[in-house]
Amino acid sequence: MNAHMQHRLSLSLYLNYFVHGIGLIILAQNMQSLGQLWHAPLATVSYVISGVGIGRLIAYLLLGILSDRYGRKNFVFLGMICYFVFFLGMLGAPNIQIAYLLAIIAGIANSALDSGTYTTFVELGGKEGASNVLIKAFMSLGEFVLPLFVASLENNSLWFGWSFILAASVLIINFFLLLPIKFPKANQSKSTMLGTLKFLSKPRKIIITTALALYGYTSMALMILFTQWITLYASETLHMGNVAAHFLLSLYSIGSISGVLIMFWLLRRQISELTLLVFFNIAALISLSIICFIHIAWLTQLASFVFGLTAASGVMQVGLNTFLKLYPQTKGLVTGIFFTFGSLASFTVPVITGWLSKKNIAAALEFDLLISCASLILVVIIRLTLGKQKTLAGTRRTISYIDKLIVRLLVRRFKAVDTIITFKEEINIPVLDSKREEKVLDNVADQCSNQKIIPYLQEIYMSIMASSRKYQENKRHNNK
Ligand SMILES: O=C(O)C(=O)C[C@]1(C(=O)O)C=C[C@@H](O)C=C1
Repeated sequence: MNAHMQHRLSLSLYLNYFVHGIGLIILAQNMQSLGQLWHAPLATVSYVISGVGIGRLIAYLLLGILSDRYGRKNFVFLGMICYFVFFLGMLGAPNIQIAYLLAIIAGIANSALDSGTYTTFVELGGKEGASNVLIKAFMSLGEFVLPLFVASLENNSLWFGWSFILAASVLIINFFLLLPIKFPKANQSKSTMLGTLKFLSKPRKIIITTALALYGYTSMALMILFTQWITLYASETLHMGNVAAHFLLSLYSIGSISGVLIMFWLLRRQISELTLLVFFNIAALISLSIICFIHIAWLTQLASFVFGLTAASGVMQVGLNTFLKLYPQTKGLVTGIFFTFGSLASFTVPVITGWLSKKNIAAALEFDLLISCASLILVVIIRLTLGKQKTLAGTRRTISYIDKLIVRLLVRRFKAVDTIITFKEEINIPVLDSKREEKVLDNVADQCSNQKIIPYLQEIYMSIMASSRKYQENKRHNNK
């Protein structure tokens, strides 16, 4: 696949996630208009929204497995078609039952897109980790643009349905853009962690796999809980005004988009994914603690921004990347498992926190602290169990660093040889000293802890000493 096609493919895949970002909140953003359309109260519209979660839950695993078998492209298209049906169908849904079915289809759309896209980015190779994180940026962009669009429709007394038509139109255009493009071969194992799994014992494998799946839950729960409760928490517990309370969520969103860009930048610099996960999760925990325990308005604002920057920076996608690299042969299945846990979070968090909020709203938000701690513990476990990730580029960085040290030492060695040559000139003895060279080679053998590489090291030393002799001869010659 040439670079131009690869770019086109990436762009179309991202465009889908812009639409998906819109899909995520379009029902919530139009609850009143939809209620009127279906002659139903708000509570019923809210119940329809839960259908999206059901759709995800039933579809993720199945579609993931199928995408390993039948190719990623089919599932990207399935996702686009399902979303298209959802957007247009919602405007014509005659009753709540059909609307609920359409919501389930939106959930299926989400699962199909994910099982076709995250896998494809890994299979495209290159800086795949960074690409998957950028998906989050396009989602956030959709979530950012839609409320503005809905508000401007409202302000101009235009039909609310235009936002649904907008999303459907982007899908049609993207459908034709994507149609001629070939996808990379599924489940090729390029850019995996070289043999990491082979070196892992069975218990370690089980620990990492469990921790990664659970991280699918906690990383999702961390974000959902915050976005659900922060506004109410700010107005009821912190006694902020209405605008200030809503503003916290905007700060979180701006933080999120900035965070994704920072994460993208760091990943392209080949910084270890797991190290980043640990640091981002520490920062998320600190900022959440500030929001929960230090009630100073500007600090709460700053902390909301930082929380978005860290908890919603694509850490979930980074977790999935690690998971995918561990199981390169079944990427679709892995994506399905990871996001099934994510869907469980979007299901259970509203229930648990709804119950907690009966006591007080602060208790609901404090539950996020617990989730944040769990997330941090999980990424630390993954980091420690997996050790340092081995990648081709990373290993080459290590070699470059070692070479830097070796060159420094060789410079010192040649300086010592400089001194030797002055002695040899004074007492007039030849450059070659075979006895000494034998001794040097013996020393090398004594100091080398790995028997197998002794002959290779001795060969290197013979070459070093040959150069050393040449250097001395030249120097002698020049001094004459
Ligand atoms: O020890 C010496 O006499 C040196 O000149 C240094 C050195 C070396 O590079 O180690 C180089 C040439 C000799 O044949 C033996 C050793």
